[in-house]
Amino acid sequence: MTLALGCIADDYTGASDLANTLTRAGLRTVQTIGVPADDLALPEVDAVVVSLKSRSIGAGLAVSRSRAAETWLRSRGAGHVLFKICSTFDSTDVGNIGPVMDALRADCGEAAVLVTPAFPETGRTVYQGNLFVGAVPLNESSLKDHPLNPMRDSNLVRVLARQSRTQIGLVDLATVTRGADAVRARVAELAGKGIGAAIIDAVFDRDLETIGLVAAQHRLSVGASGIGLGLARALVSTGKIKSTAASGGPGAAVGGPAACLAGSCSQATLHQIASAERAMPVLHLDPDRILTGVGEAQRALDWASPRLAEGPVLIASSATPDQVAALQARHGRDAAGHAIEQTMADIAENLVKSGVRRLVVAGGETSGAVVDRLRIPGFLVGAEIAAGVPVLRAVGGTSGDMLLALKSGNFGGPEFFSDALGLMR
Ligand SMILES: Nc1ncnc2c1ncn2[C@@H]1O[C@H](COP(=O)(O)OP(=O)(O)O)[C@@H](O)[C@H]1O
Ligand SMILES: O=C(O)[C@@H](O)C(=O)COP(=O)(O)O
Repeated sequence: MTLALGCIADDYTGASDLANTLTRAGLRTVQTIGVPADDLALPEVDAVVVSLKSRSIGAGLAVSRSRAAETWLRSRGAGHVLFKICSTFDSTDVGNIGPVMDALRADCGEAAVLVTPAFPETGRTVYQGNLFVGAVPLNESSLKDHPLNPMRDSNLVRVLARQSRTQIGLVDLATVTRGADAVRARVAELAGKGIGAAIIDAVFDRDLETIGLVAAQHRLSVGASGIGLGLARALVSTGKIKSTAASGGPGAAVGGPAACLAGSCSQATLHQIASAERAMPVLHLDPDRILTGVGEAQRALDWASPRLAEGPVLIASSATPDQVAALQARHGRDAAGHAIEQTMADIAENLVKSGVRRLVVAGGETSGAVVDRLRIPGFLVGAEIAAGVPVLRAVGGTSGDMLLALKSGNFGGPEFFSDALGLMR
C-alpha cells in the first residue's frame, strides 16, 4: 500500500470528520485508532487518518505520539502529512497545535507550513487570520466556555504564535483569491524571512481548493477538514489519485440494541439532548456522584438494562457552562474531565458486554475514552449523518461487528441522535 495522503488527527471525532470528508471527495480512506499494529489488515486505501487523543494531554506526549504516527505514515509512502486539528482551533497557550506542528515541520524540513481551521460547510471561516464560528468571532462563540480549551482569542496568528517556536505569518484572502501562484509567491516570501508557518484565510470551498493545490506540493499542512477537502480535490484533479465513488451505503446491518452517550457540554449537544428527550429515554448522570466515586456507572447500567430491549437510550453527563464551572471549581478541571470520561468508558464497555452493537457518542474526548476502552483498532466510513459526522463500521477488534457515530460536540442538527440511529441499522 502506498499512501497518497497521511493524516494525524488530534482527536477521534476530528479523525472521523476528516475521514468522512476525504471519502466524500473520492479518496479510499480508513481511520485507525493510534498507529496501527503490523497485523491489522487494512484494505487498499489512498489515505489513512491516524486518530490520536492528543488535543488535551501534555505537549511532550502529544509531540511523541504525533511523531510516531508521522513515521508510520511516511514509511507507507505518504508524501504529504496533514495534522488535523479542530475547526475551532481547540488548544491552550501551551499547545498542543504549535509544539506538534514545530516537531513535524522539523522532521520533514518544511520551510513554511500552511495552517487553516476553515471548514465553510460547518460555518468555520478565516478572514485576516481571525476565525469565525458562524456569524461571530471565535472568542464570542460558545467555544469561549469549552470545559477543557476555552477559546478567548479569535486572532489565530496571535494564538499560534503563543504556542510555537517559529514566527507566524498570514496569507490573506486577497492573495488566496488571486490563485495558487499568488499563494506560492507569498509562502516563498514568508519562508525567505524565516517565518515558519502561516495562517491562511479561507471563506469558501474554492479558497480551500486553491490552498489544496499549493499544500499538496508541500510535505506538511495543519488544519481541519476544509484543508483536507482542498488536498483531496488537488490529488484528484492533478491525477495523483483516481476518484472512487464514496461507498456511503448501508453495508450489512448489525441490528441489536442501540445506545447514545453524551459527554460533550457544547451548546449544540445540549440542544440535541433536549430534542432526544422526546424520542427516547434519557438519563442525566450526576457529575458530583461520579467525582466522589459512588457507583454512578452502575446506576446508569441498572437504568439502561430494562429499557434497551424497547429501543435506544441516551445517557448524558452534559451540563451548562455555569454547572461545568461550578463542578470544576469543586474538583479541578482535569480531574473532573478525566473522571467523567472514564465513567462514560465504563458504561460503554458494559453496554457492549450486554449486547449493544450500535453506539452514538457525543464529544471528542468522550469518544476517545470510549473507543479506547472498547479496543477498536480502526473504522471504515459509511453514510454521512451530518456535516463532519459519518457512520463508522469497526474493523478488527474483539467487540464484533459494530456501528458507531462519533459526534464532534459542535456538529449535527437538533435531531442528531435520532438522525444517527436512523442510519445505523
Ligand atoms: N457535567 C460536566 N462537568 C464538567 N465537565 C464535564 C461534564 N460533562 C462532561 N465533562 C467533560 O467535558 C469534556 C468535554 O469534552 P469533549 O468530550 O471533547 O466534548 P466536545 O466535543 O464538546 O469538545 C470531557 O472531558 C468531559 O468528560
Ligand atoms: O474540526 C472539527 O471541528 C471537528 O472535527 C473536531 O475536531 C471536533 O472536536 P470535538 O468538538 O472535541 O469533538
